[in-house]
Amino acid sequence: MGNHIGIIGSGSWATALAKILTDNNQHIHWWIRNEDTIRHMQLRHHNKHYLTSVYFDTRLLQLDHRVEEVVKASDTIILAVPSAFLRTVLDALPPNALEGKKVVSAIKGLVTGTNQLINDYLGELFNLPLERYFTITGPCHAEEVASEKLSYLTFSGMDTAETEAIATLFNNSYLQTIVNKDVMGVQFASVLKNIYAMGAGIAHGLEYGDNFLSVFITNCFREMQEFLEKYEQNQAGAGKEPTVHNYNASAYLGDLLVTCYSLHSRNRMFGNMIGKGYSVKATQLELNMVAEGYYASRCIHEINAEIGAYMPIAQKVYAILWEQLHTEEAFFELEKGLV
Ligand SMILES: NC(=O)c1ccc[n+]([C@@H]2O[C@H](COP(=O)([O-])OP(=O)(O)OC[C@H]3O[C@@H](n4cnc5c(N)ncnc54)[C@H](O)[C@@H]3O)[C@@H](O)[C@H]2O)c1
Ligand SMILES: O=P(O)(O)OC[C@H](O)CO
Repeated sequence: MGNHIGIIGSGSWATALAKILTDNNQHIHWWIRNEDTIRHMQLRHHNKHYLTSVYFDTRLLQLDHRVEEVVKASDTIILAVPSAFLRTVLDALPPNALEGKKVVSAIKGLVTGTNQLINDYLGELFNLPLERYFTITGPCHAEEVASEKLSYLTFSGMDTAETEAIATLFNNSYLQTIVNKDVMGVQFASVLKNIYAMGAGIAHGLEYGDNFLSVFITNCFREMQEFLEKYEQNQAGAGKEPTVHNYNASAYLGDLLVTCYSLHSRNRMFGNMIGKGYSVKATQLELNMVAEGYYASRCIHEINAEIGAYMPIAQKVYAILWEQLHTEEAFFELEKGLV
């Protein structure tokens, strides 16, 4: 029996994942919000808004603007919308919509409003068991997938054989896959690195140099670990077993580095504009793409109010973005505490 794969979303990442899968000759059901984008794709064979250089064999695509139809037709559903839109998109589905299906989250964010991990939200709303939930993380910019530059993605899931079966669908000459069981840890690593890339962008906008940036990122890496350890201590208190995290793996350190350094990074671009003195509103309008770190900084700020990890950098990024803290003063204070 063939795979019935559905992709939810039509931004850069959804388009990159659709390219990988169709390059591997997989048929996909693809939810695209805008009917005009669907018509364009059918006629001109590419997404007119994102990764426009990527052309598709449209015989492999089943396009639909009705999310419930795409979910119904698929047994493996890949979520690739920005976290801020996830609830609006999935709220249209009945509570049994994911019964018997596997869900793969490619989202690097938490559910806004509730600060939940995507699996916790899907468990609560659709009764999706953790065994049927998987994640795609790791350092990977959609733009480099578009130009077929060698990239590595990490697939995480509780069952190694099932996770490997999903990862295999993506393996090809320009895409290598890594598999682990660290579902919770890699999700938080993806969320946190977006906040730190915002910070790296702000530093760049404020004209700090490479020397400062390397120290800054080293401290971000330490904060990431401190957060996860505190989070797990909190969970252990609630009866959950702590997991071992391989912090030196590419889903942790690699993604932190690429997002802080790459000129493709939307989070870094966003931060850079803030550092140069643009307001959050002006930056959002100018960028016209989603920088997850903006929402993540608030989610993590709220979670950390409960768990109390020492994370001055994430705290300052939050205060700059959400409480109008003066960027230069915030970074001047940060300078003194870096190790
Ligand atoms: N772009 C990358 O290189 C990359 C890589 C790995 C992971 N991710 C993650 O993938 C997720 C999606 O990001 P992206 O890069 O595709 O975003 P994007 O900025 O490229 O696209 C934004 C998407 O949001 C959709 N959208 C806009 N308003 C909407 C609304 N009101 N309701 C529903 N959808 C709406 C747009 O149609 C578009 O599909 C994020 O969590 C991101 O962190 C992105
Ligand atoms: O462009 P960004 O900043 O959203 O980052 C994209 C990917 O997460 C990099 O791994």
